[in-house]
Amino acid sequence: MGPMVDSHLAILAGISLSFVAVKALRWFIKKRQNIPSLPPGPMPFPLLGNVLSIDTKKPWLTYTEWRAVYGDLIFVQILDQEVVVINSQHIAQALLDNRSRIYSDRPYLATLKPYGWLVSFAFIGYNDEWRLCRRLFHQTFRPKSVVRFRQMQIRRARDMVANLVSDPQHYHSHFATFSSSVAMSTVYGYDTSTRNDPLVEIVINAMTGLAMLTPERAIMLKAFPFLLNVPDWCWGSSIKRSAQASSKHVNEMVNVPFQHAREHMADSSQSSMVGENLRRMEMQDEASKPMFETSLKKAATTAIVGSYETMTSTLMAFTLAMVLYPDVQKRAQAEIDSVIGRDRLPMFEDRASLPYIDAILRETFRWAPAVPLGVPHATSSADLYDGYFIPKGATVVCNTWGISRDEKRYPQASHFIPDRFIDVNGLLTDDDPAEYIFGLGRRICPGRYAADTSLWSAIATMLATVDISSAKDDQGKTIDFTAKFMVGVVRYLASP
Ligand code: HEM
Repeated sequence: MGPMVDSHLAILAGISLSFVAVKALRWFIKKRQNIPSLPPGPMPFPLLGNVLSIDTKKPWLTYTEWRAVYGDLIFVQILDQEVVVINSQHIAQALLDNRSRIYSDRPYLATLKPYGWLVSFAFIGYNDEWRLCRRLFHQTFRPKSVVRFRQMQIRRARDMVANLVSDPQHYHSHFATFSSSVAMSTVYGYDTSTRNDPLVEIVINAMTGLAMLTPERAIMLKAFPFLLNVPDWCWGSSIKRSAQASSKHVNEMVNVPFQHAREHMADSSQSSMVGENLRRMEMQDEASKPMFETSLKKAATTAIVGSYETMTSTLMAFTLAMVLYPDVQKRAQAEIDSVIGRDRLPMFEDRASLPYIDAILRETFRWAPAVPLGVPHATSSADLYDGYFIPKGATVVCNTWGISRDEKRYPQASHFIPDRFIDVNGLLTDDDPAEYIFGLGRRICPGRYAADTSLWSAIATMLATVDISSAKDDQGKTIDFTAKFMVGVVRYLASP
């Protein structure tokens, strides 16, 4: 045993020494070439980098803590990946917005292709295919276009409240139904049934696969790509099997609703992204149709995937806030009562007269940002910012959580205080978290206008019609609960 341990130690020592030597050499070359230093950050360990110091489930917490030590721009090494973390809106704007030519790529993730997720243009590189998908998406979801969805959003919000009243226990499911029904309608012109809709089931099945895109799996597949080819009986074949299952579900999500929209194009009175573009496609020459159709499918799928968890998570956070802060709820209801009365329900025309409802929406965005680290960007060339060197191919992460919990900007940041967005005249302030919770630059969430109006209609309709409070036991006593959040790309409150 002795010599074997010795040889392992010798190998480890050798690897560590070569790592230090490579680092020292790179540092020396940079010095010689007068290349400026990387942004500050914690000292990396050989091979592992900083991975052991990061809360891998909630990395935004670690990055937020590190801000106090290293500042608003941090360099982190995660295994062989160079990661630049942005901890302030100012730097996010300076890099992701103002230098978007450099900061609009996405990092390579070894799980995307085998798990079927390259169908989402949110994950693909900054290339011509992305441009076409994004253009198709934008035509339907730009501010002027989303106005036509308003009546449908209000209708869906009222359906959701009807579900909440008849079956309050399953509020998570009603929020999910609301989110997917709005998306299915805008994208495919498809009217979902209020419960157990077959197309929504297909989306839910595919979304389970999205949760499998964990960093651990990506690292395993990057290091051992042969795991995708091992026989079923072999150790490690679970990755291959989960990838096959995920691809199958994603394929269904891409094709089944699309086919439905194609078949019902003629009889659908609703305008939708797929319907309109299929009509446009009929006028195109045969050669360009296949590429157009593939991009349209990707744009459609990404809209469904992009809305489902983010919207549901935001509605869950709003509900939690109303339970924990009953005074906020009462004040919002009083605003609705005084502006609209009790004879009718809120409409978009009332929005400007209901600033406190908008302040609640802003505070929900800030208090519980659905995507706490955004979706990572990547640099397509090296850059120099504020004297620091940002390497080509670095992953760039905007720590939305850190920005939204900055005590200097938001005193008592962990508390839900909508008043922070209301000025002395009772009007909304200039600070709108929508300017950072949807990401920045050319990859900024293109569904943000639809998200804003969907969420407003849901929140305003709920506040006008129901009281949100903790569940009670048979004796009418409040049942204690601890809010638990599930984490992944999207952070969301676990349903009971
Ligand atoms: C509260 C709701 C939502 C939040 C918090 C949210 C947040 C985000 C974030 C942070 C990104 C990454 C931006 C970046 O890379 O800088 C993103 C991308 C995206 N979102 Fe949203 N989103 C929401 C709702 C929606 C909705 C309703 C849709 C569709 C109608 C949508 C469609 C997309 C798409 C297509 C992308 C990919 C953009 C690209 O890579 O070019 N999102 N979203």
